[in-house]
Amino acid sequence: MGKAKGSPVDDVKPEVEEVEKAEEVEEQSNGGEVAEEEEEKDKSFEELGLDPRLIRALSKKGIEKPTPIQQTAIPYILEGKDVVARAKTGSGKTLAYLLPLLQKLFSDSGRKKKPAPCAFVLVPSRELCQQVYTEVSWLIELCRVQLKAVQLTSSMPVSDMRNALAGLPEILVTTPACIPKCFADGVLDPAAISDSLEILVLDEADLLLSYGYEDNLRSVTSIVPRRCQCLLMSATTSTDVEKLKKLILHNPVVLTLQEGADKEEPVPSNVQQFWISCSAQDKLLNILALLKLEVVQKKILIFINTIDMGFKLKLFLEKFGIKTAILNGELPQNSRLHILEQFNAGLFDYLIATDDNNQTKEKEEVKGDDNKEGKKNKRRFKPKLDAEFGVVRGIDFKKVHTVINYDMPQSVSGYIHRIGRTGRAYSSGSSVSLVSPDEMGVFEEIKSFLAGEEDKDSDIITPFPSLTENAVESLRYRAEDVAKSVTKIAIRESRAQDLRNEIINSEKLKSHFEANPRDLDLLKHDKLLSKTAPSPHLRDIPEYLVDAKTQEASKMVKLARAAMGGSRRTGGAGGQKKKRSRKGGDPLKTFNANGSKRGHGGGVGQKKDGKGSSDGSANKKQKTV
Ligand SMILES: Nc1ncnc2c1ncn2[C@@H]1O[C@H](COP(=O)(O)OP(=O)(O)OP(=O)(O)O)[C@@H](O)[C@H]1O
Repeated sequence: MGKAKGSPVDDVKPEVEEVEKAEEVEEQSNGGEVAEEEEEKDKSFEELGLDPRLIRALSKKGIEKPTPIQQTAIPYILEGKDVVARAKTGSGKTLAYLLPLLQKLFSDSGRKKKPAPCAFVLVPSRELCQQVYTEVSWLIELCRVQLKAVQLTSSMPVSDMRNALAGLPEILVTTPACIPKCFADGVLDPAAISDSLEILVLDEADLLLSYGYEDNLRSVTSIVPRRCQCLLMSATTSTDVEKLKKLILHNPVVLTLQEGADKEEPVPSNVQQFWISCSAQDKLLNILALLKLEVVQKKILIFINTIDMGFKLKLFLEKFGIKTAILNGELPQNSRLHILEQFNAGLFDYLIATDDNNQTKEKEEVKGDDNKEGKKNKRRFKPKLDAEFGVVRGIDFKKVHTVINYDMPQSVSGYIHRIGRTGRAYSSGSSVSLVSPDEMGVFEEIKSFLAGEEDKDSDIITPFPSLTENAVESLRYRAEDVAKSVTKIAIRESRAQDLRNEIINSEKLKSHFEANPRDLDLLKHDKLLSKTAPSPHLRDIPEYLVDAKTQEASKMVKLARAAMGGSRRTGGAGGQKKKRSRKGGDPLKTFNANGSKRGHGGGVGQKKDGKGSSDGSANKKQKTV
């Protein structure tokens, strides 16, 4: 969500650098419309023609100014155009379509209800379904209009689906897989949809096909009436987006948000990207050093590629008194939502997440195929991964300061989506990738993609500066000793236990969420966090073991944290010093932080003078839009 009123973001002074405008129509598609170049001036929500009720609602949520993609897309959508909008992660695409969508429905509110929803928002995962539903619900509530939104997912019992649709909602948020299921169960009537449907949104369009929804989407498109306005939102370009564009849209306006003067920057440049070279075996040691010596800023999202690795890491870190929670596609949906909400609410600082389902499934299968132990595990747990699970893509994790790639993602787009979980809204963040020799291939691919064709030598992902080899080595003995104690059996048991607990919880959570959708306090996920006290020699690392440079870096991170009011504060995020001044920094707006060369002795997540800069509070050079 946006900042509260009077947040540091509102105080920052305009910087000399110009905000790059969202570039107007990039290309003409199938005879699509070409927009006129507009003069480069930031527009307010009023100037975009938004209804005052929406503007008031946004203001109550502390959202005062439209982001570039919102400035560009909203007028076209209000005009009734089909739109393809591509803008980087965290740039505010959800409101870019929800605001005009709601405004269009405002004029119908109060009229006779239609037999089927007139707006469909299709997203690739349940997590996103929940997120978009929450967003649209608060807007409706704050605008006090007679509109109703519901969310449906494939796992819902038919009776629940019927109940949800009984109130004749105008807006349906769902996944593509759910719609054919609704047809088959007689919950939705294709003919009624053809009559009612006015707006169809495909959110995270770059992922819809990769999640295997092509057939589902075809069955939806066959009933989409010609008059229906179609919107396609995406963070990256891909052949899938092109395919969808041809499948569903009519002469769309294609908007590409280009923030750099001449090249696209898929990762917000207010995210500092680092890497550490280490062997696969030394990854545990390195992540221990990062977390235990506190040289990276909390909250921290750690990505691993397999569920077992997640549990191994969790058990390993627990022995050092570092408590983590786990999020993966094996957990029941209610538990996942609860963990996400708790993490977003700041109830814990470290979350270990697997990538989206496809990747995890592949890995688990590969592992099971050539590993008897793996096969045994699979039989025992029968892990059923949720086909609609998607942690990485599009989920708006709140105030994540650091993303750690414990395992490297398998593709460039995987990397972009992972890193996009930090540096969202007006915050800044950093990422640290642990790269083993086996992963150098994909790492090089990512680096050259980020650097772009003309700028191959530019160093976008730089060596992590705040951890010396000595500091890492000082922990080696302890790390190796503890790693040995985290056996396959311990991992298997922990995973099975976790799953059992969550299945039991899930039922309680279900009724709880129904009764109190916003209440987070019924069930704490304490069981995810071990109650076994770590032994003191592992919990407390003696100061003499850590060299002066790393100690200094850690001190800086703590100072920055204190300046932000600690991680549990609901206010600012960030606290990073920018690596270099660049146009097109913030995904929501361009800003130019006051950054000199980073890294000498200072920890990641603070200014060189030691004063923390919380997402703009100390960063007086941030540009206001
Ligand atoms: N105009 C605005 N001002 C301040 N905050 C905003 C504004 N618009 C959106 N936000 C906030 O920015 C965050 C990111 O928005 P959103 O999730 O829509 O990004 P996105 O572009 O869809 O990212 P992704 O591609 O990862 O899904 C959200 O917390 C949202 O509430």
